[in-house]
Amino acid sequence: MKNAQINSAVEVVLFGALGDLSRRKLLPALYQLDLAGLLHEETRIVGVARQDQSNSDFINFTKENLTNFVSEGLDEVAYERFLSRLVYQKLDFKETDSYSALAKTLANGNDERIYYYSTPPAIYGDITEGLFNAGLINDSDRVVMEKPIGHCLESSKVINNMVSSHFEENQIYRIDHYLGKETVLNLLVLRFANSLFTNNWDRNYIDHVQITVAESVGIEGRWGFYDEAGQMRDMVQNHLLQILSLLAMEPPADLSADSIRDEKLKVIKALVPITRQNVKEKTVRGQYSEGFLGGNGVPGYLEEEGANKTSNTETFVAIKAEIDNWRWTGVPFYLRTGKRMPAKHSEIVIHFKEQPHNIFKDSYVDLPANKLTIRLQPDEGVELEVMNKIPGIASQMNIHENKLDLSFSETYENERVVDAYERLMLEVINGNQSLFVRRDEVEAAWSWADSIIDAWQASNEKPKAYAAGSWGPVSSISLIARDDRQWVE
Ligand SMILES: NC(=O)C1=CN([C@@H]2O[C@H](COP(=O)(O)OP(=O)(O)OC[C@H]3O[C@@H](n4cnc5c(N)ncnc54)[C@H](OP(=O)(O)O)[C@@H]3O)[C@@H](O)[C@H]2O)C=CC1
Ligand SMILES: O=C1O[C@H](COP(=O)(O)O)[C@@H](O)[C@H](O)[C@H]1O
Repeated sequence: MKNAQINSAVEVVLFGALGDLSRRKLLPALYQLDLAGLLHEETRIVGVARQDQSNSDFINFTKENLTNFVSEGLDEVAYERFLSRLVYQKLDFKETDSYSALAKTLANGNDERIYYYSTPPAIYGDITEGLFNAGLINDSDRVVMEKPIGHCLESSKVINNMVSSHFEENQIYRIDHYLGKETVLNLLVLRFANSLFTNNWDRNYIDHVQITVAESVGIEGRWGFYDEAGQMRDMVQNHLLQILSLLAMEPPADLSADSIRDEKLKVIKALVPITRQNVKEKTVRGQYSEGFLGGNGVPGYLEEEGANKTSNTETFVAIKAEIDNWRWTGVPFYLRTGKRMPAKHSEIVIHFKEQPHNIFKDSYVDLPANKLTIRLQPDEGVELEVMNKIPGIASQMNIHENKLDLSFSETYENERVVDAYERLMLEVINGNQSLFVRRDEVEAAWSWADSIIDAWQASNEKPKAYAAGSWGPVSSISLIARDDRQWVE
């Protein structure tokens, strides 16, 4: 971030400015860019939502949320500068003929606009129509769409068609904030800047891969959204498949948006479909019941605020995914993600194959295979488990398992870990689509996810219960144990 240019002046138009994502992530991310000197002095932030309020109400709302969500504390000069950029516009997004008030507000600002849709995806089409009707879409404008785009392949096509009827693909930024995380980006560096890994990254050297994205939070008051979606649509269809595709893709020709996206797409397309016939063997869905986290009792999913007591929505998913191509045939990728797990803890573990022969049997009967752990969050870092000789005079070779540990906080102690939304917002301002998801990727991911959801629905089975604060249903242990393997805890 240090060497980035100061960008041209833009209008950042936040639809859904008073919502959860905006207050927790988007406004703080924009403040951080301002603090880093990365917003042009004339850039404005126009918050749009349906509540009737004034500019100063929006400024007060922003003040409160920056205070709560900028953990390092606020810099007085940057804070004042940031607040002075804020403008509020009331609008019901569904009234597609009433965008003239917004047009008036934007007429006083910058010509280049970034429209950020931080609303339920079902209204992305209405917003696009409203902007078009008011003559608010120009070639230099960009649109950012939050995930999940749609509820299934068909609904994602409808949304994408509506947005694409007025924006070209090179103006559309489909955000998946995991692609902006420092450690997810580091996958590219780890894989393609280190011959040690580049040359050992396939079925000949790797036994299996585990990807865990665990959250200790529940649904945080988002019942309405979450119960419709579930963990499959909320996390697997997007974040986990994006991580998987970066991990498994062929080397892209360069770092350009389409080189990377072409390779990711091939991986998603090569995922072996999970069907009604094998869904039980290859997936587990769970739902948390009451339990304990950090010593405190927490309610079960069906007791959450606003809950429908009979919901069968899953809050946990485990999948044995397989990629049918030359590089990965025979290498399972075990995915696991859930709410109300013991800790926020996301990591990728690459299990290399065992040595074919052990010459150290006298001191170590079963030589463990090397393991590369990429800690995504928190405590970001990379760790390689290797065997090492214990120093000593004894004639017998004493060896043990040890770790090469590259912890980000220790190695880069003076560098701040930039939040994903800061990076992605800057990329949108800079017009770089590399870290955004192309339409064909979204659709390929839906195809794969839909077939699992369809198989779950056909089986009519309830999700398996797991106590809040545990690692998920017992059957998720069996899923991997059937292959004689176990989850890394
Ligand atoms: N929250 C999160 O952590 C994450 C969210 N996302 C995605 O971001 C998007 C926004 O999520 P989130 O912020 O949680 O949702 P919220 O429901 O908290 O916010 C949505 C905002 O849109 C407004 N809105 C909805 N419909 C209309 C309308 N017809 N006219 C005017 N305003 C309207 C809401 O206003 P009102 O309050 O009046 O209803 C609210 O301000 C979603 O697509 C979600 O999937 C993605 C990753 C993480
Ligand atoms: O997209 C989403 O992500 C968050 C988890 O994001 P993280 O950056 O905190 O790992 C998740 O809680 C939310 O349900 C989902 O919509």
